[in-house]
Amino acid sequence: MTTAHPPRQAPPSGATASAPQCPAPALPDGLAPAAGPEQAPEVWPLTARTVAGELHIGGVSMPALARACGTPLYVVDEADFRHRARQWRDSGADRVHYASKAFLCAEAARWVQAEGLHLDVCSQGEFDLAVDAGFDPALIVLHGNNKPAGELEAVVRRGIGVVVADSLEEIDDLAAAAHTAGRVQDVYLRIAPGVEAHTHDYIATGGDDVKFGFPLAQGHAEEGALRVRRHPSLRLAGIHAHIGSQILDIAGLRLAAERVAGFVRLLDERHGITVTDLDLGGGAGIPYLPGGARLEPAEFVAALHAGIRQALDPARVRLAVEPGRSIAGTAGITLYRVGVVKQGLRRRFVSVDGGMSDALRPSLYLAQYTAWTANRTPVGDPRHSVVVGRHCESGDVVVPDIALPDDIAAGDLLAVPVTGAYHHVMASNYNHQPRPAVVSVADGQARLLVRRETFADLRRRDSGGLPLDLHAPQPDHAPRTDHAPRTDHALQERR
Ligand SMILES: Cc1ncc(COP(=O)(O)O)c(C=O)c1O
Ligand SMILES: N[C@@H](CCCC[NH3+])C(=O)O
Repeated sequence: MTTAHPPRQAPPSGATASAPQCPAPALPDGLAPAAGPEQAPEVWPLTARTVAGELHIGGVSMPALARACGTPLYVVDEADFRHRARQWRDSGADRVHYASKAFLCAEAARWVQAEGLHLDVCSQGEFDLAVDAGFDPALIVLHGNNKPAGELEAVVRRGIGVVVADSLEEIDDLAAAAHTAGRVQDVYLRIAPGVEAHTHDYIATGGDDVKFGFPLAQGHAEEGALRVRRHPSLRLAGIHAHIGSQILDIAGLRLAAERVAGFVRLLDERHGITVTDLDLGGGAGIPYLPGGARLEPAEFVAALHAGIRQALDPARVRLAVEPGRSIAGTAGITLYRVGVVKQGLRRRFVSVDGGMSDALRPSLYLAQYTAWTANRTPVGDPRHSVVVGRHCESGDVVVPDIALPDDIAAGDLLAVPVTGAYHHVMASNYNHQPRPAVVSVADGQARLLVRRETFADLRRRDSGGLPLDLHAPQPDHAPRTDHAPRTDHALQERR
C-alpha cells in the first residue's frame, strides 16, 4: 500500500489556495448543499457520524484512515452492507442472489454467504473469485450475453448452480459442457420482456432492442425453451428477466413480472413445460443525493408478486431477485484529498487526487453525487462548486454541482458517499493511475479488503516489445484458452 502524499498546507480559514479574495458568483437555484450524515443519513453508511468535525464510519476516523492508507480510498461499512443484505433476505422473495457485479472481493463474498444470500456473477472471473473465497458454487447463478464455451465448461466443472441462457448458441454449448461433466445442469432462460425501465438508457436492459436475452415479442423465448428441452443434459428450472438498474418506479417491474409469469403459463399450456423459478432480476434504486428515494426491498418484491398474480398463482413458483446496488451502494464512500482549488467564471473547481478512473459513473451516466468535508467543519458561505478529478478530460467530474463551503482548501479530505456499487469494480488505469485500495470498517477496526495498486503492478504488465512466437503462444500473452473465440468450424457444425 502506498502512503499518502503529504497534504498541501491548508491556507488560513476563509481563504482558498489558488483564488484568494475572488468574489463568489450567485448560487444557482436548487443547487444541492453539501450534507453530512447528520443532515442526510439516507446517503451515508449506517454507522457514519461526525465526531468533533471529523467523519467517522464503523467507529473509525476517516482522517486517520486516509493518513494510514492514502487517498483516493474506497471505504466500506460492513454493518451497512450486511444490514441491507438481511433486509433483502427478509423481503418476501424465496431466494436472493446478490449481484456481485456491483461490488465484489473475497471478503464481500463471505459476508453475502454468511447472511444467507446466493450470488449472481456475470463472468468466470467473478465466479472463480467467489468460489476461491469459499462461496458454495451450487448457490451461484451465471449471467452474460456472450459466454465463451470454455467459460461454460469451467463453471459447470466447478459445480455452478444455475446458468442463465442468453442465446441458442449458448444453450448448445452449455449442453455439451454439462454432458462432458456428466451433469444435468439447471438453466434459467433470460427473456427480454419488452418493458422499458425508467432509468438511464445505458442501464436499461429489458426493452425490445437490447443485446440481452430472448425477446418475448417475436416468439424467440419459446424457441429457447424448446431448445433447452431438447438437451437431456439440461433442465429448464426457471425464467429470468432484468429490466434495468436504478429503478424507482415499480410500474415497469410489475409489468415485467406479469409478462414473465404469462410466458411461464404459456410454456405449461402450450408445451407442457413446467418451470419452478422466476428470477426477476435486480435494479432497485437508491438515493444518491440528499432527499433522494430508495426502493425498499419489500416494496420491490411486493410489486413483482403483484405482477405474477396477474397470470399465475404465486404459490406455484419460487421468486428470486438479484439486488446489487441496493446492498452495496450506500455502504461505500470514497475519500479524496483536495489539491488545487480554482475559481472559474461560474463555478469553483475543487480538484481531488482521483477522478474518472475510480468514479466512472458521473462521466458515463451523468450520475449525481454529493460530498462532505471529512477532516474538519468548514466555514464560510457556500459556493457553487464542481469536484473534478486529475485526469486529462474536461468531463472528468466526481461531483457535478454542489454548494461547498467557502474555505475548502488544499489538504482537506472530501468524502463522496454512495460509491459502494459500480465504483471499485468499474475502476480503470486511465492516465496510468493505480487503482485505489478498498478498506472495510466495523466496530472500530479497519481491514484491508483489496490493496492499492502500485506503479510496479502497472509496470509489470508492460512487456517492452517482447518478440512473440505465434506458433507457441505464451500463457501470459495469448488469450486464456477458456476465453477463446468460437471457431468458424464450431459455428458451421451448429447450423
Ligand atoms: C442480470 C442482472 N441482474 C442484476 C443486476 C443488478 O442490478 P442492480 O445493481 O441495479 O441491483 C444487473 C445489473 O443491472 C443485471 O444485469
Ligand atoms: N454499471 C451500472 C449498472 C449496470 C448494471 C449491470 N447491468 C451503474 O453503475 O449504474
